[in-house]
Amino acid sequence: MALTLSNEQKTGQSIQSFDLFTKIQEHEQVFCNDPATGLKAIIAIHDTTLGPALGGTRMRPYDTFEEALEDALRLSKGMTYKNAAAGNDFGGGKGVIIGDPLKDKTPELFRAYGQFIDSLKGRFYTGTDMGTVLDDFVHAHKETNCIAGLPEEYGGGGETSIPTALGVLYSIQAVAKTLWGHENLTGKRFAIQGLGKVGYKVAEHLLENGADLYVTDISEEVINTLIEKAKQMGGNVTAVKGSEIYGVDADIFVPCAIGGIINDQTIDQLKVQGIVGAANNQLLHESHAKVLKEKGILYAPDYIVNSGGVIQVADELYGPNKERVLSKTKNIYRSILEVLEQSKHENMTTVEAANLMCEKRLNITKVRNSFFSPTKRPKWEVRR
Ligand SMILES: NC(=O)c1ccc[n+]([C@@H]2O[C@H](COP(=O)([O-])OP(=O)(O)OC[C@H]3O[C@@H](n4cnc5c(N)ncnc54)[C@H](O)[C@@H]3O)[C@@H](O)[C@H]2O)c1
Repeated sequence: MALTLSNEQKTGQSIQSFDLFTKIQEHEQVFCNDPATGLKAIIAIHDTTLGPALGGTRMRPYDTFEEALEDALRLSKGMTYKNAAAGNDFGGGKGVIIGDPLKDKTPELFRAYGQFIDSLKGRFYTGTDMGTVLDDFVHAHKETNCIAGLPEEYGGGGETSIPTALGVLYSIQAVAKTLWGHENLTGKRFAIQGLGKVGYKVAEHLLENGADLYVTDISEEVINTLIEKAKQMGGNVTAVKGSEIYGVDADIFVPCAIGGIINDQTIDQLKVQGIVGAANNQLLHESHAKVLKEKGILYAPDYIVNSGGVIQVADELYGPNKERVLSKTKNIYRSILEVLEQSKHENMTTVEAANLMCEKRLNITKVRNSFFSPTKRPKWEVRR
């Protein structure tokens, strides 16, 4: 395990206030840096059993170093599971830049970040996350090949919301098959929270499949656009105000906005039979998966449902090819079905079943790697 701390962090009070090495013991590598550009970044590499770590880089004005480290450790572990579930030959990692995305961004900062990534010699690949945009990584890409999810004009796969939305639809079909024995969504009622890049496309797919929608978003404009679209398609869309979406009398709740929305306050309001959406970290705590199971609500684990985006990003390794990405995204249907069956069969929550599926893949690879040389590592040199 390698750990590099800036001088400021070495002498800072914060680092002495908790046992740092206990905190990072599950991780292979955690780096910090503090060069002349003002860059303060942490790259957490959780597990590289399946291949180099792949995960986005988040930029936030964290209040403390501990908070930033906590985020990097938690999110990088999540990426190990997400990549494993997606069938990607990548491990889990996450980058965190401590700074205000509205004030602290400069091309030099992202070039320095690119050099920092390059110093890891292919152990970590990254792209956008909260607080970062594609253009930031165009700067970083000048210093390293280890950038994923670039715009199409730079050889990347472009907008990830297209495969992500399709993955949500396939997951909904898998949940429908489990609940009702068929995938026909005609006349079924869906409550969608968030009509952004992913949610709007999910709404379009559902309307094409004959479903009735209840929707909410902060933006009235996007709701009105969808209502107009539905009129042209002969579909039904009803607008719902804010948190009323939780209590809608629908068949499936589709969270596509923010995390933590399945919690003690909202669970009691839910009338749906299933929850399937794109939003990351939908459960406020993992224990809420148990509460949903007890209430008989089928929860499709978010990190599998929304893995279409990471499938596309990992696929860039082979050069952009939309058809190949869409064909890989179809596997999400099978993964969700497998997880739902395992959860029923073993009487465990769907989150436990999903984690087990991922750990099985990791263990199989670990055993294989102990006999043979590790899986051929992805190389993106072609893009230099
Ligand atoms: N874009 C992807 O490929 C991708 C991949 C994996 C996961 N996700 C996750 O899916 C979710 C949606 O992603 P996106 O790319 O569509 O984001 P987005 O920013 O384009 O859309 C989010 C939408 O939610 C709305 N919204 C925000 N807070 C809301 C609230 N409290 N109630 C109702 N609406 C609210 C916003 O107005 C916006 O229209 C996020 O949680 C994201 O992390 C996205």
